[in-house]
Amino acid sequence: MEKPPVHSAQSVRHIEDSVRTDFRHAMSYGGYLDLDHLLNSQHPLSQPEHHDELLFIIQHQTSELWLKLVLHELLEARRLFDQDNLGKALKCIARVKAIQRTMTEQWSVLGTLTPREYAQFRGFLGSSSGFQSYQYRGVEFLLGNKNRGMLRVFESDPEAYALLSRLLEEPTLYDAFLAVLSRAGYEIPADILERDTSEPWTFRKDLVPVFQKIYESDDTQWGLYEACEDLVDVEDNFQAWRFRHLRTVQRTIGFKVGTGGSSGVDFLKRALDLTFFPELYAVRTEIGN
Ligand code: HEM
Ligand SMILES: N[C@@H](CC(=O)c1ccccc1NC=O)C(=O)O
Repeated sequence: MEKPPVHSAQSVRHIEDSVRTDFRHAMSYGGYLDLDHLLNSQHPLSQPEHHDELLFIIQHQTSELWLKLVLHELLEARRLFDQDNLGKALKCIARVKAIQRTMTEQWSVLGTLTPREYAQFRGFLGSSSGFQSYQYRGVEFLLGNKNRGMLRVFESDPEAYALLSRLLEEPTLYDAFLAVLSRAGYEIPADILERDTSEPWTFRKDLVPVFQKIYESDDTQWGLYEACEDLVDVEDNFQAWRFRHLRTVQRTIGFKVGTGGSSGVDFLKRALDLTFFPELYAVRTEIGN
């Protein structure tokens, strides 16, 4: 076949002769990514099908895919903390932070759904709700917002129940980090290191001086300081997502009760009072004193 001149101005790209086109016996893009499954997993329920339900489904499915990766990275970060491999753990956390930013920005896509459009297919969602996202709850557990009561929601889903029960019992990322500090010679009280990790974290005043030491020697303890700041970033990012969710919900359904049975906006507002690493915020009050 004749090749086009190198400096052609035409807007069709010549397909090189070497490009592979026969995938009967070779791995293809769609095969590797299992696109048959992925792209056939959107099942709008509205009758007649509402144009905007696909947006709603894809927004949730992409969020769940990102949450899968967040869990994967946070579990690896916790394992690396257990091995005192701070540098590699922070690399995982950097990835988590980037995903969180993407998830938060993604609200702008759903923001194009008008209240009227949503109302037109909301009834078809039945009692399903993001409240039942086990991966979201898993991330909350791993970061320290343990809540045994949440398990009940997953009683009819054995796999989700098993994952969440495990994450409820296991140490959080913060537990693992405090153990790193302890091994590095910082005075972490023994009852913290031996705490019942299925319980939610509660503020420990006696940890603040430990963090103050790290924050006031950020020139010599850069690695630990950076790790602390990364955890603060993760909490900030998480709260930013919660806030954008709340505001999207408010502008879409106002003060209607939620399909999951909660009061809606009011219930979501109370999640903004939750914190993962309270001592890392409290230490700020002490800086310079
Ligand atoms: C128009 C869009 C949305 C509306 C109106 C909405 C509404 C709500 C409401 C009212 C709740 C409270 C629980 C209930 O009673 O249902 C809730 C919880 C939740 N939603 Fe959404 N949501 C929307 C989009 C999303 C998206 C895209 C996600 C992404 C995965 C999501 C994830 C969650 C999660 C994780 C919770 C539990 C939050 C918590 O426990 O604090 N939502 N949502
Ligand atoms: N809770 C929402 C419904 C909702 O947003 C939703 C429904 C099914 C699957 C995921 C959802 N997303 C977040 O809650 C509502 O009350 O309108």
